[in-house]
Amino acid sequence: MKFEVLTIFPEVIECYLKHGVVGRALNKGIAEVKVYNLRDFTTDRHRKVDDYPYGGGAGMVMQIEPFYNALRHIKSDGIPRKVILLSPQGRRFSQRIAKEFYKEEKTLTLICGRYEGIDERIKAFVDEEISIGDYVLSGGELAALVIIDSVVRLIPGALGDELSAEEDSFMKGFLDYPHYTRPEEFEGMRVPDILLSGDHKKIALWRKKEALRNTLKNRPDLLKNLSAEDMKILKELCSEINK
Ligand SMILES: NC(=O)c1ccc(N[C@@H]2CC[C@@H](O)C2)nc1
Repeated sequence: MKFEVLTIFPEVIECYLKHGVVGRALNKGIAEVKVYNLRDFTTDRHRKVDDYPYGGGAGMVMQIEPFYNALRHIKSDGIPRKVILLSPQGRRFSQRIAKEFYKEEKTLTLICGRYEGIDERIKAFVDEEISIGDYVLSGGELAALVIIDSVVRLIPGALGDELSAEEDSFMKGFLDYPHYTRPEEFEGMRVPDILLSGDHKKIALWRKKEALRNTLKNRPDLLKNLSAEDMKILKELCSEINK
């Protein structure tokens, strides 16, 4: 899986790519991220990327040319890619969209704006606009990293052997179950006995039940298309809660 990022702050992207799951995946060569500094695609000696807005108003607008020059340079290899603009106006990103991007196997070219935004004519070169949530950020870089991180985790081998993206409970559409590690007791709070039992079948059942409990409590909207088994556990849970 290949990613390309267009930004005026390449360091912001590069420093995140040095660590953890994404860092290891890049070192293993199962993913590749190329970061392009928009200022390298300017033509004036001040490497200007922004200008005053037509129509007046506060703030600056990013000029189209550096983006256009960068995209023309990148696209000259003729490889199919999906050009994504990060903005609050975009389609809401989700695990489902991460899977969609992964399955499409196209290079994802992520356009990160700053200031008040990018000249509207950028839309002529964008395939899709994506938002990671209903809030305004100072730049598209964090949103680009969210997409990179969530898609890289789906690549086989990215999470190491013992883990898998399928295990991510969000993959199954529920919230996660509680996690514990040593010490067995901390400030009077004990680890649930079931987790010390070594009975893997019972532990799996407990984890599913707790994932359903968390989902029922915090995101009941995710409780749809339940399997018969999950419905049975949910019913047990509800009767316990209503005791
Ligand atoms: N919710 C989001 O995904 C999101 C994306 C980008 C963003 N800010 C940039 C800065 C200027 C403009 O290009 C857009 N804010 C929020």
